[in-house]
Amino acid sequence: MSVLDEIIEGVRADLAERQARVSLDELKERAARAPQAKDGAAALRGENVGVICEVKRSSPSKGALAAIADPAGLAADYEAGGASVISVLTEERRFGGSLADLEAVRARVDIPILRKDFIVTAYQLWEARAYGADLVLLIVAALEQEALVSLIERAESIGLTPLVEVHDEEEVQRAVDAGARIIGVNARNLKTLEVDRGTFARVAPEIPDGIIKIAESGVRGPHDLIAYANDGADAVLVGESLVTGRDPKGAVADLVAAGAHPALRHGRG
Ligand SMILES: O=C(O)c1ccccc1NCC(=O)[C@H](O)[C@H](O)COP(=O)(O)O
Repeated sequence: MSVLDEIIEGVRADLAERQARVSLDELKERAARAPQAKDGAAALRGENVGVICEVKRSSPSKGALAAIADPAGLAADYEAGGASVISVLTEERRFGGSLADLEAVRARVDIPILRKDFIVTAYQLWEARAYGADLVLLIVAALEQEALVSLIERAESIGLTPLVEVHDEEEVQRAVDAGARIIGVNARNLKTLEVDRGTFARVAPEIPDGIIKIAESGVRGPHDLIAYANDGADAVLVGESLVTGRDPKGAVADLVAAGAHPALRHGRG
């Protein structure tokens, strides 16, 4: 069984418990009371290279990264540093996240929030909206094509912006066929968990113009953002280097300043 299969097995077990506790109707009522969803695509389509900053306690590849007692405080630091979007990992078993983190972050920041999880059912989309997310991650490798199409449509119909994650050229084609408007290329191989920063340069040329391109994983500082931007990234998604550093707000500000460099505007389509 691959790491992704193992993660999804746990996600499905936790999901079944939540579904037994909270009905879909209750979730929908809660979603109706949530603040209106913010435009996730607009936040990532700016002139500058955007920075999506992640609240990430632990990971299958590295184990414990940071305790993050106050996820909302960390998110507020990211926002103050100039982040475009906050990514909140809500998967519990391997990443130490929760919907409570999402709710706390929503109460504190005004910029769009991505629910980063392993979404396999529409119920999780309603959870995302009910707890204040504006964007959701949909991982092509985790979904049959029919499910991918249906989750993209359902997400959009309830006001969520899907960020569709791919790892290779074949998955780009599936994402495009399914109607993705934002595609994230993850440099982390989900079988080996190795990060190969060259993945974006190989895969991104297959993404048609007009689709927002996100480079995910492996950003250690401004030099990696610049390299991804030169290969066509409209934004980068950063977790580990921010949560393990001493000054998350300063680190985000450095990335944002690099992403605002006028020279990068010429390198992006
Ligand atoms: O981070 C992992 O080990 C991991 C393993 C299996 C599936 C997903 C995983 N990470 C999720 C992410 O995509 C990253 O958290 C995100 O791109 C940020 O990456 P990084 O800056 O390298 O922490």
